[in-house]
Order: sequence, then structure tokens, then C-alpha cells
Amino acid sequence: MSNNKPITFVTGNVKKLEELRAILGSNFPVQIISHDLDLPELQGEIDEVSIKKCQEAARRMKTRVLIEDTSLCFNALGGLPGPYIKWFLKKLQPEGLHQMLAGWEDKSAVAVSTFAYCDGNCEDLDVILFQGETNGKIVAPRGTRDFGWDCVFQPDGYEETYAELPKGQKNLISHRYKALEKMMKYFKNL
Ligand SMILES: O=P(O)(O)OP(=O)(O)OP(=O)(O)OC[C@H]1O[C@@H](n2cnc3c(O)ncnc32)[C@H](O)[C@@H]1O
Ligand SMILES: [Mg+2]
Repeated sequence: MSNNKPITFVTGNVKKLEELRAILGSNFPVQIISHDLDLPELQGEIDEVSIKKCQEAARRMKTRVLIEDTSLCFNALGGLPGPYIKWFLKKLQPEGLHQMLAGWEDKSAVAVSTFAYCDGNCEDLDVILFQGETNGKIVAPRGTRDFGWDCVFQPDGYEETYAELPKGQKNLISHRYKALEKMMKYFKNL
């Protein structure tokens, strides 16, 4: 069942919003408006964190909502920091993320974007997930520092970090692009 009521993307991160707008362009059948709010995030596995975050957004906003949760998973560390990357980045800075893997030969990592959508029906708060992954490796920081851990993530098949790639190029291969591509298909087929 489709309707034309706008979807509210709830995020405290302007760079995420910027990328979502650049990736979707005018190519999305529903209007997306944004609401600046840093939602609480419960601990758990990636899907669980995203579902709870989305249900909380729906409870607060009382309308159709979209949230996104980003994880950066180091394979040598069993997938950690994963959904806790924000706090690792905040305390350790990009240099520290790179140093975390100093004792490990395996520098590979996966960037995961999980969009979670809820139609705002307060009876059930059902959540649909759209997930995208990009494989890469963790390197010493290179490039601009304007978005999170972009300067330490070098996607497979590239010599540049996300931060060194032109924005348009990141948006063609990124975890966020892959997740949004699935979301676009879903809404176009409704
Ligand atoms: O309000 P929300 O949407 O939760 O925004 P946030 O900044 O808290 O974002 P997350 O909880 O998803 O935490 C992910 C962390 O990874 C960072 N991040 C997210 N997407 C990124 C990307 O594409 N490249 C680099 N860093 C990214 C982001 O700045 C956070 O520090
Ligand atoms: Mg957050």
C-alpha cells in the first residue's frame, strides 16, 4: 500500500543526509524530509540496533520514518567495532582506528549501511531493513576529514580512501548507495 505522505528521515548527521539526497536525487517516488535528532541506540547486533532505533523514531515522530545506522566491522576483530564505531572514532580519532589493527595482519573491514523504515502505524511498529555492504581495508588516514572514518577506509579495487575519492564516486560504490538502491527498488514496486 503506497501513500504520498512524506517520509521523515531522522538523523543527527548532516553528512548522511547530504549523501542520501545526492544518491536518491529526483529518483525517489516519495518526498523525504529530515528531522535533526540523535536517537538513542541500544546495544546489540546491527539489525537489532537499527530496528530499535527506527521504532523509537516512529514513537517520537508519530509518522512514517526512516533511520540509518552505519557500522564499520573489522574482520580481525570478529566484526567489532561494528555498530559502536561512532564511540571508537570519537575517543580514538581516525589514527587510533588504524592503530587498533597494528597487531593483526588482516586489515580487511566491511562498511555496512542499514536503513530502517517504519510506516508509523503505532499498533505494530513493523520495520523493514535495507542493507548495503562495501568491503575494503583500514589504512593510515588519507584525505579530507569531513566525514567520520572516510579517511581510513579504502574500498577494494581502489587506491584511494573514501575521503580521497570524489564524492560522486563514493556515492556510486558505497555501503550507503547499495542500501539506498534496495530501498529505491522497494518503493518503486509498491
Ligand atoms: O543520528 P544518526 O543517524 O545515528 O547519526 P550518527 O552520526 O550518530 O551515525 P551512526 O549512529 O550511524 O554512527 C556511525 C558513525 O560512523 C560515521 N559514519 C557514518 N557513515 C559514514 C560514512 O559513509 N563514512 C564515514 N563515516 C561514516 C558517523 O559519523 C558516526 O560516527
Ligand atoms: Mg547515531
